Amino acid sequence: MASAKYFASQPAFPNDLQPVAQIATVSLAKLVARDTGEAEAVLHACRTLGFFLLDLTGDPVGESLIAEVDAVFDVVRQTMKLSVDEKNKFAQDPPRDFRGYKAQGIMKTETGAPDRCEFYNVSQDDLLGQSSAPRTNPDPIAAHTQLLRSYLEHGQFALTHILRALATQLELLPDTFRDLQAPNRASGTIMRLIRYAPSLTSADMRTGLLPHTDFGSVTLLANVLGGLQVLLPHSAPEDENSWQWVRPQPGCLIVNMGDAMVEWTGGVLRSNMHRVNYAPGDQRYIDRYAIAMLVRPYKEAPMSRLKGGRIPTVEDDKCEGVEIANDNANSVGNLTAYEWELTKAMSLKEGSDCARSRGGRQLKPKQVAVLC
Ligand SMILES: O=C(O)CCC(=O)C(=O)O
Ligand SMILES: [Fe+2]
Repeated sequence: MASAKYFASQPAFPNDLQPVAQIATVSLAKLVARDTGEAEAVLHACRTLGFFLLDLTGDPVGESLIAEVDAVFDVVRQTMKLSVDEKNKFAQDPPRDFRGYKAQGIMKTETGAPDRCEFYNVSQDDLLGQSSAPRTNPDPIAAHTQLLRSYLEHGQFALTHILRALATQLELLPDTFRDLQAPNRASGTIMRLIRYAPSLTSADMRTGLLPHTDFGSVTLLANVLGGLQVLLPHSAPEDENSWQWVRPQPGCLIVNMGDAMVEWTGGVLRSNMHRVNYAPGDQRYIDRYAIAMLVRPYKEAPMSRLKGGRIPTVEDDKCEGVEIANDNANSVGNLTAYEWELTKAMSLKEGSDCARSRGGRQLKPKQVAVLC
């Protein structure tokens, strides 16, 4: 997340806003030091809400990332200030190509109304120079390629430590999740630079980005203004009282699990529904910017459930009476990550694949065989 100085330059998140989500804070420095308690906290957060705050302070790479968040927010601002005609020259072309610009209003919200955000997707493969057909980007992005690459690499460093903590806690080989999303392999991983229109009148106070789960593996999100809301587990999205505001914190990223982590773990990890509402209090009168690093598996990665460790088996599903979509014999388990993402992305665009949070089931106890 951005620096404390950047936060101080923006209108404050209201202190009396309700309800605010209870979100665990995990320290990157402690994860790097392989602190077991911190690894347990990551697993707990990723099973219960599927969201946590990652405190970047006190770790040298984390500290660089904090400064880079401030700088990338400037790049987002410069990019979105370009004329509509200029931005549309770089329009994305889904499903052929998800890189590039999406204008405000193209996606639909839960009511069928047009969305209130514009964004620009920059691909990891392009930034790392490993695309066969790299995309041309508008000047503000092209001029800051080195900054964006560095941000991505530092984000991947943080992710490595999150993924290792999760794999170790689940008694899998430490690199299990890392290997499924190795940055040097072609993937749909993107940095999404987002601007939400201000809510100047009461007519503007509707959803900016529709309720959804992220269909990749993990998202690292930088916000300064509020507006992000998570759905309280075991609640219906139609119940407005179940949407809880996330309070961004200086020096912290917001991390959430995506659907791929649910598939691989047979429903142990949780991908929780979230949406972006208008920014609260006086924050609603200004542009809201966000940087979402949406990490996705490498293109040919299997979507089938992992075997071993504390990952429940199909027999466990039957024992527990749990219905899990991915039993490796059905359509999801047979897809590659890329095929799966294409289906998900198109239904998200139509506003039709945002039905529910997934995952968060009971964990097998550590190193104890479960008989039933
Ligand atoms: O803008 C935000 O705070 C959230 C963005 C988001 O959820 C996404 O891009 O998937
Ligand atoms: Fe999201």
